[in-house]
Amino acid sequence: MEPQPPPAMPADIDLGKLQAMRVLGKGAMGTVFLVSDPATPSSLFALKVVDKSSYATKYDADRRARWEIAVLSRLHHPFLPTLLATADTADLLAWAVPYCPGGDLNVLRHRQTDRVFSPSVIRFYAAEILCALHHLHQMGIVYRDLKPENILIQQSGHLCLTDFDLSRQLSRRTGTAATPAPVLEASRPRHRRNLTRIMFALSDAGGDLLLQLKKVKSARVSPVSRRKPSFSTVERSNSFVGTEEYVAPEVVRGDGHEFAVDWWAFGILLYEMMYGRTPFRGSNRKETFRNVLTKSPEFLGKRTALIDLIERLLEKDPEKRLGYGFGAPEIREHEFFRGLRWDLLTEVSRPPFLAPPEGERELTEKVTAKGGVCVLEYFQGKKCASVPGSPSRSTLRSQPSVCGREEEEGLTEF
Ligand SMILES: Nc1ncnc2c1ncn2[C@@H]1O[C@H](COP(=O)(O)OP(=O)(O)OP(=O)(O)O)[C@@H](O)[C@H]1O
Repeated sequence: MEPQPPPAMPADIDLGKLQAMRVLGKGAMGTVFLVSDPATPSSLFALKVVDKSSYATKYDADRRARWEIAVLSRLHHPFLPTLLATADTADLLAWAVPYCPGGDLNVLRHRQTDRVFSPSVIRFYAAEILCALHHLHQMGIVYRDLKPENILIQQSGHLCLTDFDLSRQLSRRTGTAATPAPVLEASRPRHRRNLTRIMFALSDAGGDLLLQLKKVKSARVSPVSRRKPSFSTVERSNSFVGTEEYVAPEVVRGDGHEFAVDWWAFGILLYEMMYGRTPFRGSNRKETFRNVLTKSPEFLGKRTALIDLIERLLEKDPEKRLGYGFGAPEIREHEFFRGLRWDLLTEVSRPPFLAPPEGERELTEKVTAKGGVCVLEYFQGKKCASVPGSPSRSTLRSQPSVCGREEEEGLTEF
């Protein structure tokens, strides 16, 4: 599939007048805001803001943020974000990417019956993720942080990977990880603007964004708790090598970070979408890592093409893992994807789930008794979510009849 050109920021947008509408999410590194341009209210963007002063020491946020910007600036693909603008002040580093209103795949899965996706939905999402990873690998970038929380749903219902601060540029020849000095200023697309004015404009105009940033910080939303939807008891720990349940055996062993670590994580993701849990989770990091190294994944039910694919991706020896030799094209050939029209993937106009239009959602942010930020989300007048600090845990309009419709429309052949 040919990557589509990036969506250009509207020519008449005045970045100096962007308004922060609400907090979309909070990670280890920064806070992501939903921002709009009052001149064109329909254009909404996600603005990730990293406060250099608070996080620099603990997370080396400045370096990681610059790396993420450098990676984003090179991405041009329908299932990957496009860098729209950057800002770099003494205290803050910020960048804008297109807004994904559908929340993430983890939240969406928890909203399904039995918290699992059907094989046809898994096939659709797996195909899009495979395309995104293929594009990254072709650029020599290993993603290293594949997990449902980093897979966002665009307005169109198609997917978009996010969070590239753990990604690395690989030398194709040796496969060894190398982190070249990130280039923040180089090769900016024509439409990219400098957001420095926003920061100053906002602080001049009462510090709307800065005020929100302060409020979020004081809420002490931890990177782990933000991962936890209010309706789930599942928590994941992030470490320097990625999220523990998704870490490949060769990374646990300290053997290296080849492209195959993404194919391992792809296998874990498919397993989680199918069974509603990851295969190697233990009661602590040590046990999880031991399971990753020694345990075989358990497969319930009858043998299917999906199970075969997962098993071949969860091969502990990276050199025997599906995708090791020839990358995504090798995985695309697997029986699970047989009949899939890869060239028409972006043309699917009714993907499995669609986000409700922005206007139909109401979000109210309130400060809790303990001083945290809680977001109440209403959909068509009914309260549907109450999430600590992260309104991105949004309700999705699910279209459970997708399999029927797919067959009706011949989309299983897309
Ligand atoms: N384009 C977007 N549209 C909507 N929500 C977004 C977007 N980008 C990020 N978010 C939300 O913000 C959250 C934090 O973003 P992100 O994962 O990039 O931050 P981070 O600080 O790098 O996190 P981590 O702790 O994993 O490193 C995401 O989980 C998601 O909920």
